Amino acid sequence: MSFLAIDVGNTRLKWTLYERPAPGAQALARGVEFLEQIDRLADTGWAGLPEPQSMLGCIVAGQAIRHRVHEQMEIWSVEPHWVVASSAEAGLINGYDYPARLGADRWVAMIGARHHVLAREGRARPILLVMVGTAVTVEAIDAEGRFLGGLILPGHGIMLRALESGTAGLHVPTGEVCEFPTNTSDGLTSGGTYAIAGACERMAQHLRARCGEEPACVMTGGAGWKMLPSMARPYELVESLIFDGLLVIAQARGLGAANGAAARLLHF
Ligand SMILES: Nc1ncnc2c1ncn2[C@@H]1O[C@H](COP(=O)(O)OP(=O)(O)O)[C@@H](O)[C@H]1O
Ligand SMILES: CC(C)(COP(=O)(O)O)[C@@H](O)C(=O)NCCC(=O)O
Ligand SMILES: [K+]
Repeated sequence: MSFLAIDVGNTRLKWTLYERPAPGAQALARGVEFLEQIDRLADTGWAGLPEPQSMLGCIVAGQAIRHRVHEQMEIWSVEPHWVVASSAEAGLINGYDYPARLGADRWVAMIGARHHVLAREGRARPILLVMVGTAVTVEAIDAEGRFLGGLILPGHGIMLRALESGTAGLHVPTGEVCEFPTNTSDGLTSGGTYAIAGACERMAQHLRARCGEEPACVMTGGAGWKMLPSMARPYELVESLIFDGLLVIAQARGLGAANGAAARLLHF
């Protein structure tokens, strides 16, 4: 009952093939492709893979990219299914004004984070979830699993490109993060990093005040490893969080059970 999980952001497509659609499932294969390269997946990363019995993904990169992913999946008969943020799923309650407008990656990552913290701590806690990708999102979840709201801010790359395009003197290589930058490169890299860390700290303060206890701080996303050392408080980096969320949702929706029943039916 192999299960293909796909996370398509605005920079990269990440995929993992699991032996079954449930938390704790063993990963059989995985890969990352920049969006510019996804039209080769059927001939490269996905060539020779065992046919997935089910698939679930989240995508925020628009309809054209979704269509191109579907084209690459034509080597299999498996139906693509994409998560859309709803008013509630897998223990999370969506506080967005219009729930379906919340980015599916944000929704899935929050579901992953809630299950991760419950498993780690044995009890529910408020969660501050930071996802560092093309954009950066900073989500506040209370101890009852209510998504209270979240910040959206530019990722490093967008911040630097915005400064380069808007000025004459900021076309320099990236530098180091330091407390007192003394050159343009270090100033840019430190400014972008502390802009993100500062926004996260403000949301941590909001959440602490709202819930009356320290939040569990979790980080994910391709640039998470870059941000971790500069944060104002300790975060746990969980790079697989979106995949953990997809596994939780797949199990909750009974993806494996349906296949199991179908498989048993076919044998008798
Ligand atoms: N090997 C890498 N190549 C490119 N970007 C990387 C790499 N490792 C980390 N990054 C950072 O991660 C970001 C992409 O992370 P990712 O979570 O895949 O973004 P998204 O989900 O928005 O596509 C890039 O903007 C970059 O800052
Ligand atoms: C905020 C995002 C762009 C983050 O995408 P990413 O950085 O992972 O590519 C994405 O979650 C999105 O398109 N959200 C829809 C708008 C919203 O969440 O309010
Ligand atoms: K992402």
